[in-house]
Amino acid sequence: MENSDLINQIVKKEFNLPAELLSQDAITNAYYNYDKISSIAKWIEERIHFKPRIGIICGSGLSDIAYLIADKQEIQYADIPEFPRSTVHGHKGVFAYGNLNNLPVICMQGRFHPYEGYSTALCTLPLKVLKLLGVKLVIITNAAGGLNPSLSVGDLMLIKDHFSLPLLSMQNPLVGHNDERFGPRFVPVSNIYDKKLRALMHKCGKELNLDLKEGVYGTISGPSYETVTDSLFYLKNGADCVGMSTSHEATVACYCGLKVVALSIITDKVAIEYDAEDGSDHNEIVKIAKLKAKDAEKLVSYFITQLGMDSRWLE
Ligand SMILES: O=P(O)(O)O[C@@H]1C[C@H](O)[C@@H](CO)O1
Ligand code: HPA
Repeated sequence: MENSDLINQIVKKEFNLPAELLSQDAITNAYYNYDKISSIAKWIEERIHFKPRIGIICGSGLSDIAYLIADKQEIQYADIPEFPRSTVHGHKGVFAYGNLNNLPVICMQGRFHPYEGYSTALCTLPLKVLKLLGVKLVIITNAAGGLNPSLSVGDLMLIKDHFSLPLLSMQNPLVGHNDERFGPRFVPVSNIYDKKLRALMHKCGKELNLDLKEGVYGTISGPSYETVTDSLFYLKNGADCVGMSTSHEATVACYCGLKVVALSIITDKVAIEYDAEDGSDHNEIVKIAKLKAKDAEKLVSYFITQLGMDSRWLE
């Protein structure tokens, strides 16, 4: 059977309508239903023989976080049946797993972005897989452009909330079929970036003598960067930085009952004046993220040690 026939058959069963009438997220969520995602998780489980408790998503240029894993092993996304592929420079397309400071960790060296052509539901498929593998908490990282003039290139910013026009305007990964085994139809997201975990992260930052900032992550769909007017709009509405990922991932993690903590590395200053030079360049962003990643790695490593000191964090 042709793939398009199969998709039409699945969608027809669920909605009794042709796929052409539905949004991409609805089609993705009908196709990647609980059973399909369970079989992906089972495929991985059978190969890794390992039960991770912490998931880490590495942002652009931040994949070296995985080298913190002492006995690191890998599984390529490309080998996993029906799993998407990473297509962006700075995103390897590998699950790295093993123990990090004695806690079982699985690290995504590579994420999926809506601008690659994936629906937000497909971009967040890995979060559902992580949930089924046994993960309780995810640490999400990203490279972001600084909007707030108080942020400098190289700063680390703990995310306290997000403001996402794509999520507010139907690029929401939870659109369409809902399976209560993952989470509820309507999801409260006002404490998505867990307050207690943020306090723990700040404590870690202090003890490591790091100047950890805190702020709001603004999301655009990309791949074009923001215009000056876009940036001013986000800044005036409370965003401190801007990026192209994280908010849909955090939404699905929260929906699945995973605890979320998220960090941005500020890799460039976004133009907020009409005659300013536009410095946004992806190769430069990856270069800066790699150069400045050491502090993020130190912080994540110490944070995981702290999580290990109280079993309630990973319940
Ligand atoms: O995957 P992240 O969010 O770290 O990557 C950022 C946002 C875009 O994907 C890209 C823009 O340069 O870097
Ligand atoms: O300036 C930016 N804009 C959007 N996404 C980004 N990711 C890193 N820097 C940026």
